[in-house]
Amino acid sequence: MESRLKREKDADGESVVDPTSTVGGGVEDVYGEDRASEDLLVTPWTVSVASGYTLLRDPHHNKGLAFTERERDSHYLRGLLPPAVSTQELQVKKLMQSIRSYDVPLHKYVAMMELQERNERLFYKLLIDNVEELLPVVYTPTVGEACQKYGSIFKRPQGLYISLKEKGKILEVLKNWPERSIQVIVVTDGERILGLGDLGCQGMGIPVGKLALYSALGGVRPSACLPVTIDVGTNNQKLLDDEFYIGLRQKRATGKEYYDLLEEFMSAVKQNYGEKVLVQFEDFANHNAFELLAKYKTSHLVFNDDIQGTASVVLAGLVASLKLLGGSLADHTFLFFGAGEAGTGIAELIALEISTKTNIPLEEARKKIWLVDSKGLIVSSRKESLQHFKKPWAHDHKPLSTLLDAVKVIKPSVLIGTSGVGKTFTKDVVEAMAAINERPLIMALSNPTSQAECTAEQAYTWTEGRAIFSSGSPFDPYEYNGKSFIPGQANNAYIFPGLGFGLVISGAIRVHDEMLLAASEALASEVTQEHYEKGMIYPPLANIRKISAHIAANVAGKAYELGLATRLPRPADLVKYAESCMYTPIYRSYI
Ligand SMILES: O=C([O-])CC(=O)C(=O)O
Ligand SMILES: [Mg+2]
Repeated sequence: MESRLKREKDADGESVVDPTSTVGGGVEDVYGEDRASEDLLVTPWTVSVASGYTLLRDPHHNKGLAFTERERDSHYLRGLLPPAVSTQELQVKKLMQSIRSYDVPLHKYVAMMELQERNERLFYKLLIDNVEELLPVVYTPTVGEACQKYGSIFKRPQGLYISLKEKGKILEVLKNWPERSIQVIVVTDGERILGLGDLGCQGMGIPVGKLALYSALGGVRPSACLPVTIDVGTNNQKLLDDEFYIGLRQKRATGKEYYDLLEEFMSAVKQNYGEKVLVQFEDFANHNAFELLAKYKTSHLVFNDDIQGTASVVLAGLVASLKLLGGSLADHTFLFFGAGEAGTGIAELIALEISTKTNIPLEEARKKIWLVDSKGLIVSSRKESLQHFKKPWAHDHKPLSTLLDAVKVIKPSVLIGTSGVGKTFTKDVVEAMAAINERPLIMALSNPTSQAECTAEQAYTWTEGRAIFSSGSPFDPYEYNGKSFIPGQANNAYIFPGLGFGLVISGAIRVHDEMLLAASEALASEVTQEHYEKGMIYPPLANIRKISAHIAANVAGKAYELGLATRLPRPADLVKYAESCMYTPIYRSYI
């Protein structure tokens, strides 16, 4: 048996091998090349690969039928596999055929999750090579349904569960996770999963899905990703009454009890992984999301995807749309339906961009932006009863109680839905937009598809094909009057993988708003003339890895400029550097 294995590109970091697993052979060393980020470059590294039966059951190293004859000999695999030897490409072809044979999206999702647990590299190869087809399977909209049914579809838990039971022991719990070198954590408390509300502990599907995208779209090594769900209970009575519910069976803890647990988690994370680990807050309810971000953004490397990631992707679409609409951002009027994390986050980033580009004071720039919440247009006469994050948007105006009234009176050129409530861009509303604007820009951002404010078909037909339409969840191209319209997917999936990767490769220690602007700019610059001609304001997702490398480079560049990067010296060509650091799922040779 050979004990030294070939040096490889795209090394995958340490892997913990069960020392008792001696079935069919021993444990071997694999040597790898330079690893992605600075902290991983410090020491030469080795990975251990088990042999025989254990190797086939290790998802990080299993290759299934793609083990070569020589590998089968040297790794005690003879007889454990059928005789045929496959290539990774043939495996991809076979699995895509099998996934396409399922009619029910959730069955496709389960097939993908089972593949991830069986053969990680094949899972990522499939996802990367078929990103437009498989994103709706592992991500919105299907991941929403998967979370709703999480308890019954999972045989093996994924990610790390930290509940109130672990209070006082969170550091120990982190040490139970098999990987030690973590670069990105996505954490939720499950209280606002997409637009589906409180799904408690079953929200775990979201951090798992987001991190799969970190590796497939952004290039962060899978073993450096940690999905976390904080379980402080749920206020979803249906779940509490369900005998199979997998989470804590109690109402949500709030106030000090909640914030103490989050504080313990955040300090344990820093203590265990250092200050360069990125924590992405995901799908927290409004009442905690803003406060957690404000509390930790000055002491930890954190961002909130729903506030900041969504803002960055929408801003990119708006900047790109100016090529179709003309004028500058400051020439437009923006109306939001929904004044939570996404609505106010996007609004603030638009105002910041206008103010940065034109020297208009931020306060003035905000006046171009109006928000409607469940009580109607947010106006200054309502100021006292407003939550703090809505206050900057309370302009002087008479109260208007409906969205339709607001559209007719405010006359926006851009209408953005971030309410989490489906079907709220009614025919009247969309027609009112079309009456005011030659090319109304309509974004129906709420997820999953069931919560979209309107469909692509509605946006195009109700505006007689004049709308520029984007949505949070994907819609198919739509044919209207013999013309094909391609809706954009204004989803933070365009941004967070590249943003996070840029932070990781520069060794950034804080997230700054200017990095979000840099990410937006990079994304908007990927929209070409050819896309504009098709009415597109986002580039195709098929090119997302190249796009992510550009976003990462722009974000890293900003981190260096702001003195927030610790990976020194700064690489001369950041795009090349980002590309060279990206995880690729090509099989490694074990000979
Ligand atoms: O997960 C998505 O598709 C986008 C997102 O962050 C949300 O809707 O909360
Ligand atoms: Mg989210």
